[in-house]
Amino acid sequence: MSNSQVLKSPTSKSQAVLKSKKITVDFSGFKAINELDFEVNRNTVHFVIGPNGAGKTTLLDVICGNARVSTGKITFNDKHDLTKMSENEIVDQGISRKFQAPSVFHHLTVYENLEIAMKQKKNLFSIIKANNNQEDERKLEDMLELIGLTEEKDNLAGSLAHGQKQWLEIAMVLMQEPDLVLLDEPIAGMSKSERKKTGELITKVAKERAVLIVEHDMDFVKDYADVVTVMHEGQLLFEGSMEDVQKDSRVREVYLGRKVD
Ligand SMILES: Nc1ncnc2c1ncn2[C@@H]1O[C@H](COP(=O)(O)OP(=O)(O)OP(=O)(O)O)[C@@H](O)[C@H]1O
Repeated sequence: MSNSQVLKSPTSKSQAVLKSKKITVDFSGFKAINELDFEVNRNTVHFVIGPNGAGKTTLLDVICGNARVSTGKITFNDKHDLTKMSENEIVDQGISRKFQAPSVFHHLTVYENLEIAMKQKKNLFSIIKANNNQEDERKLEDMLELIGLTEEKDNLAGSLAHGQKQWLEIAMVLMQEPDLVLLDEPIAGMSKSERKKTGELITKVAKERAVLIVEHDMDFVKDYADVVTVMHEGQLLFEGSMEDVQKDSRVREVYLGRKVD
């Protein structure tokens, strides 16, 4: 499909935080991503959907430096070419990823988990050294409030419910102050009420940064998406609002028709 055929969302006029140009990821001759042009705008909840094997996870992998493109370029904040940077350099530039399984420090409290994430942003030495200053304390308290875990702050992270662990990990990602947050199926294994809270959290997060989410749950995408990109066989099949995505006959044929009807 040519780019001119790709429908643009109403938010496409706002500034792009990430732009990929004709990226290809080649695994021994198999193109998991094939000449993909893709953009993510600021202050946007942007979902990537598509059938199994479409290349969604690989897309997140190349953005965070976990996989390499064979051709193409990914520009971040209009200046950095991510394809030439290490994973750590990419985090330093402002891209943080939360993987599907929560990986919080179970033997530390909720508060201590956030402290570690905050201090990693500053430098590793300060993890063991300095006390928090007032501004740090405020940041930590604000973050606890954002994720609804103020009352659990002195509890061990290992004692939290599954959804709470996921919110804590999202908060740890946010303590890095990224411009772009990458999430892999953030509501997997969550109850209905946890899903709702997660959607509301993501909406709040996107007020200050871009959030790019790989997701299979179409109800969740419908409720919280600003923009939806549909991938198929490593390429962009369609992009737009969820309403437009659902109407598109090609999307229904390769994906949605089988998922929801
Ligand atoms: N390291 C690798 N080596 C070889 N092939 C790979 C590798 N990683 C992914 N692939 C293949 O690339 C294709 C895209 O995989 P990817 O995981 O990105 O798809 P996906 O859209 O995330 O799928 P799912 O929804 O099932 O997670 C798949 O066919 C997969 O088998």
